[in-house]
Amino acid sequence: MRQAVLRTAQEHHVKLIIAATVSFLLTVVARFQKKKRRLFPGAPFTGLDNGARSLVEARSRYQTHAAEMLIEGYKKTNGGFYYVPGPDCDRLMIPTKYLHELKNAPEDRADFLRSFVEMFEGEYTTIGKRWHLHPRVVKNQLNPSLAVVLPPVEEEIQIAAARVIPPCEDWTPVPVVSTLTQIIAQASGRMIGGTQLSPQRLKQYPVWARPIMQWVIPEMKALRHHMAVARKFINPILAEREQLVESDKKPTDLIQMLYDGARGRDRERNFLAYTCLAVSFAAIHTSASVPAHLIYDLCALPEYIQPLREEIEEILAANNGKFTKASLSKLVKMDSFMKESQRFNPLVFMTFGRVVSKDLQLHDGVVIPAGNIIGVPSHAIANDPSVCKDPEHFDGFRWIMPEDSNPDTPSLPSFVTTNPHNLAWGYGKHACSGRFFANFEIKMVMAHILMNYDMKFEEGRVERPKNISFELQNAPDPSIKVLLKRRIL
Ligand code: HEM
Repeated sequence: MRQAVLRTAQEHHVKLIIAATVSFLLTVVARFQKKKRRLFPGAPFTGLDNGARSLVEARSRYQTHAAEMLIEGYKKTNGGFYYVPGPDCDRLMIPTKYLHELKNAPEDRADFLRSFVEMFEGEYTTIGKRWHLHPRVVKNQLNPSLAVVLPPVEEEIQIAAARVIPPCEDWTPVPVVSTLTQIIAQASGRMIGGTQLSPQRLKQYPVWARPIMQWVIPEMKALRHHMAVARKFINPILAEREQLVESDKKPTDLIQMLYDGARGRDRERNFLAYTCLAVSFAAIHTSASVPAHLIYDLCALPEYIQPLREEIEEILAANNGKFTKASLSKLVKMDSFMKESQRFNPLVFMTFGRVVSKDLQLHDGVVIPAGNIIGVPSHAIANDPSVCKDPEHFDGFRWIMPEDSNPDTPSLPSFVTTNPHNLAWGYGKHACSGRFFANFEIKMVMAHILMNYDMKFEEGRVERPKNISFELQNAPDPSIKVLLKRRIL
């Protein structure tokens, strides 16, 4: 018996060594190919500190200083072409004047999903792999159904908040990020079902070690567990939906929309369960981070609390105390505050990531060589003084259209606007299709919190907590608690 166990352990070690050797060799080949990649002529590398830092140092600095490096390159090139070096690849930033022609470039030239796979370690996490059904269904089925989808989501927000926020009879410390993540997860679950994925731990290992570490690190084990759980819960629901016929009253939820929108192999239950998980990944931590940022902003700038509350009261009073898609759209102060907060606290510092698969010739003859990963420095652009006056200053209501503006005044961007200067959601055919749902969901969560609780930082804190960033991703500090106290209405 002991011998059999030893033999199994030895076999396991041999397999790991073979896997390590193969992945090491593959990485060497990949690196060699990378070296052969043709660079865009004349585009400087950012983050080299005028030659004081080597390219290798700059690549590793990217993990913690990507935002700074992107802003530096944007300023130095005046919004031109430049490379931001990273440990896995050097990304080519492109000027916004090319976005219009690139936004609908065919996938076989500018591949969106390949850039996603690369960013989220999709080879191991599966993020970005076979991701074709849900972007289409969110855009074509979920978005037109929001008026029906939102009221149950509002109800779920209230149930979730009652479950996760303590009674707060007196000032009570509440962990902001985890509380909001639970509320958003439950509210989004009303729309889809699902749980979360986390690739970050894997990124901390060198590329050659990832094929092995995927089997070792707890987050990846949790990911495989989430997939199994998703299948366990969603497959029986799908089995029921398969029995529904056209004449039956079909539920207005994402599972149904995915099932109806799927063709051929995409109708397989396991694939649909996986797709629900993909939507959870796209929808939960992303949307939960926004109200967390907003609460940190409100505690740091409490003068915004009263005007936001008054606006919510007015809208609710005119709608029997309930929100609708139309009434939520009237929360213009909240919308502007959210947009301003996002300008300082984006989810990612770069969007419009694409892998250029074939040489791409642009209207002025400029050619982006195949093999480059391109993107736009969305955060640097949002903070460019020619895009946003006095960008250092947080002005929560700067995005509200003045009441006396005449019809010819160009309208200001709203939270969900995408255009070449407002790129937090990406741009073009792959811009976030869930942003309309996220926008309404976040407004309902914020309205619930603002109407029911007073808030302030814990004793001793006056400044807003600094964000935590890793490579291109940026998140609110999850260790912070704020004090909440139930309002007596
Ligand atoms: C505040 C919350 C959210 C933020 C900040 C956000 C941000 C983004 C960004 C930056 C992209 C990539 C665009 C690019 O780089 O070009 C994206 C894509 C996407 N997002 Fe969101 N997202 C949020 C919420 C959601 C929600 C709630 C859903 C689903 C209901 C969703 C579904 C998607 C999908 C399906 C894509 C891929 C679109 C495509 O491939 O065509 N997102 N999102």
